[in-house]
Amino acid sequence: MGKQANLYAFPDAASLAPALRAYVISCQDAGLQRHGVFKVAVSGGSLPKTLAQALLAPPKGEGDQVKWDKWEIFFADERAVPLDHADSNYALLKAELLDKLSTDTPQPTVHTIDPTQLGDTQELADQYEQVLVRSFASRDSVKLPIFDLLLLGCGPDGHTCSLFPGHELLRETTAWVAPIEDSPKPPPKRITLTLPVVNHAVRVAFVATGGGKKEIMKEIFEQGNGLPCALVNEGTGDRCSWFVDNPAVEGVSYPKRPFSL
Ligand SMILES: O=C1O[C@H](COP(=O)(O)O)[C@@H](O)[C@H](O)[C@H]1O
Repeated sequence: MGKQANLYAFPDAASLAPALRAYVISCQDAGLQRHGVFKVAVSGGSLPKTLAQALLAPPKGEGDQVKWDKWEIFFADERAVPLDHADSNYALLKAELLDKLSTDTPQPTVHTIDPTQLGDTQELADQYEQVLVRSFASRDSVKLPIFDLLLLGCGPDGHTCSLFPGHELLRETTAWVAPIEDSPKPPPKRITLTLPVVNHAVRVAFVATGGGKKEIMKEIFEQGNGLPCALVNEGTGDRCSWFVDNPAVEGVSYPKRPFSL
């Protein structure tokens, strides 16, 4: 059997946060070494809060620095709503994290969707794909963008990004960014990175917390069942790491590793 996803379990979100921070910083430093910037895509949902807990903590030394000005932040998925709407993943990240960076911190570059294109979800996706094309242009010969890190959530149905169980979007092979107009979780109109782009990232980290996730975690890690999160596990192997709390993996039969870089 090939290498498998790493599952790191912690008593609670507070003890998960320092490990997530160390992991993100190691991905950041590897990205900076490779090409001088850190290209990361983030999700909405419960992720930004935990991410903020991890990244806004005071640094513990020279090797523990978040180099915000070197970050290019993209969205793993986004809802087709204005950027200040309560459903916007950008608005959530801004409220939880970006607005809390001190004003003397050099700011990251944040790539939002184009809010003038909300009426046409295909156009919204195409324009966001062009944002990626421009950003990854120096690696023009590649057929897919290679993110340094994707920070993903896992919905209670096993969805990740806006890739939902059984949806035809899971069969997308050419687009980098795709529209979805029938998301089973509201709001229905969204855009999402496609599965080939997700699976092509250098590293993928999932964050899942709370007992509400334990049934789906059992299914993802024990059966797979073609669930989107399981497809990412299968597509990325040990490039994929899960940061979870104990309630989220109670009763899950899968080896949990002590966290180390
Ligand atoms: O709709 C979405 O849900 C997923 C999972 O959210 P969570 O609250 O269960 O963590 C999220 O990752 C995605 O970005 C979002 O659009």
